[in-house]
Amino acid sequence: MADLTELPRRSIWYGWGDPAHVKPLPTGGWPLLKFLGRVEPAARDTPPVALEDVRLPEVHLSDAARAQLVAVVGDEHFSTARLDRVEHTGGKSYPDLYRLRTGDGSRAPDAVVFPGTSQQVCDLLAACVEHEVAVVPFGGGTSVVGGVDPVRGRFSAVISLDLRRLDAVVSVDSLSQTAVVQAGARGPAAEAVFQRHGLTLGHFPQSYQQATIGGYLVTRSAGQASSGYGRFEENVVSVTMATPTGELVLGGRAPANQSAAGPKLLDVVIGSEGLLGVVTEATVQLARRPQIEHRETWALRDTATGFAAFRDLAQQLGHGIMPDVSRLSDHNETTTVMAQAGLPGMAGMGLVRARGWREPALAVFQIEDGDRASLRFRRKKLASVLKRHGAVKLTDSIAEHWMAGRFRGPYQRDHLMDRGVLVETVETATTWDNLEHLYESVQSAIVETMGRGWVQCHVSHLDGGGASLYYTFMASAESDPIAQWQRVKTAAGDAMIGAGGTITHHHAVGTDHRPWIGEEIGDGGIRILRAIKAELDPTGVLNPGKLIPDEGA
Ligand SMILES: Cc1cc2nc3c(=O)[nH]c(=O)nc-3n(C[C@H](O)[C@H](O)[C@H](O)COP(=O)(O)OP(=O)(O)OC[C@H]3O[C@@H](n4cnc5c(N)ncnc54)[C@H](O)[C@@H]3O)c2cc1C
Repeated sequence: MADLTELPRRSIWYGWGDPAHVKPLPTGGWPLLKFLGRVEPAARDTPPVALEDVRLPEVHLSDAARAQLVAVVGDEHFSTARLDRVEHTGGKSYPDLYRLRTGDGSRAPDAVVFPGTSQQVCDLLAACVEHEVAVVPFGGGTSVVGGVDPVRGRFSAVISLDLRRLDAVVSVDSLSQTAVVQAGARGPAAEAVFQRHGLTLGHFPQSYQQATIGGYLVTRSAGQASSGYGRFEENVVSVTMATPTGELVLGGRAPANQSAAGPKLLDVVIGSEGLLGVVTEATVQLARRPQIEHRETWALRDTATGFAAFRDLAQQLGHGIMPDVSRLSDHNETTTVMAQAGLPGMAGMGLVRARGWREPALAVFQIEDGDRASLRFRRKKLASVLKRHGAVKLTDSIAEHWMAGRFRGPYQRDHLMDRGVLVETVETATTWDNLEHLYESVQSAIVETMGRGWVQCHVSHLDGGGASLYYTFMASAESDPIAQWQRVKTAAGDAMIGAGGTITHHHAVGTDHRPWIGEEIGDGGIRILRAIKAELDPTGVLNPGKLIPDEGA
């Protein structure tokens, strides 16, 4: 069984997690990138500047505001220290990291505040309203859409409100299989408690080791095992949220989907990205922890055949039988995953090439179960659908290798950035009938705007209606990498919306996707969001510049 309780240190300010874990690309990685992707490392390494060399703006907090914030949390939990301000300057997107690595800390918050109770969060919000200070809730800081950017908006100062002290699993109810968890708990820490009760949350996004319960909830996160356990939001039973107009408690009298008492108000909080309030606590639905984890590797003739096979898996096997993790790589990502898997990957590639498949698509699965007979049944069902699409079974060690390294990807990005490579991900989703069209549209948009570079994609998070597409692209950084990034990001976003997809499947909206949100939810949707915001946060101190477009925009 995989160890899902490993809790590395909080991310270093210029990259991911513990920098001691950054590893170079495996043997053959660079030649492959250069040959296939035409991605050249920079002539010289491009390491991050020293912390002392990050340029920070002056602190603009008034003495009165500072005094009131300190009065709420105490001196030791209020900080204007360099490291704290730098660590809260942004999330973990490419531009966030590039700016800091090159010494640009101009977006840093004026101060960072670490509340220890829900009441303190309420009091901090009241103080910020009184002194006209913007507030940016900060969970694990893993946003890749500008969600934790300390945007001041119309306010002269901004604080980052870091929830790390609210990290307890308050209680576990083994009968209902639910737990009450504080919002700042990171995934592995909460999971360690659940596992002691023989339970699991089943929520394992790639950012799992850093992201928090509150962050998952307000960004509508999806974990790698979403086909089995559902998205995070499907397992939210109740939420406590501090708002500038008081505390709000929603849900909790019945399981997540078993109340018909009017509109589902919980959904207003889920996905609210810190614009309506600060989630301090949530009750989440857990599941019995499986005793068996079984992994399988298959290959399909090409990506389109893979799409059809995955559609049948979702529609014919359905929830409970379909593998809990189901991931289909397009032919470019197949090349990468096979290369990283070493000898078994090379052998697998040889086998499919021998069949004349020029652009095979790799499928990896994990089935989690508590019972051998049930596992056998599910494997048989999986094989029968895949075989109908002409799939060939490869050694399971390729899937094992992928699963073992699934939380290591962000470390590889740090290595690539050290070598002057622009690397970023974008994601979308659509219905099955539109999947191939969307796949090709976004792929072409990235390729055309990126120029020389590499783009790969996978399908995951499937259900009967459709699936998500997740692209990774890499290119040698140009002289202005942020402009280069913006060019590709804009083209990809336009292509997603133009081809009928959503602007985000699980990364949320933040600042980066805000230009497209109106096209996705329409004027009516924007009006509703503005009305709810006006009710809960009338002065607009919470997370300005995110999710909801400004009036008149
Ligand atoms: C390498 C990498 C891999 C990723 N993989 C995945 C993945 O597999 N699946 C996935 O869904 N996402 C993924 N993400 C995106 C990101 O991890 C998720 O959006 C995650 O849910 C954010 O959680 P967080 O605690 O880090 O939130 P933060 O980044 O701290 O905050 C995100 C947003 O939520 C707000 N916020 C945070 N906490 C609260 C709170 N308690 N109350 C109110 N507002 C709050 C912030 O203001 C911000 O707008 C990945 C990101 C990275 C960098």
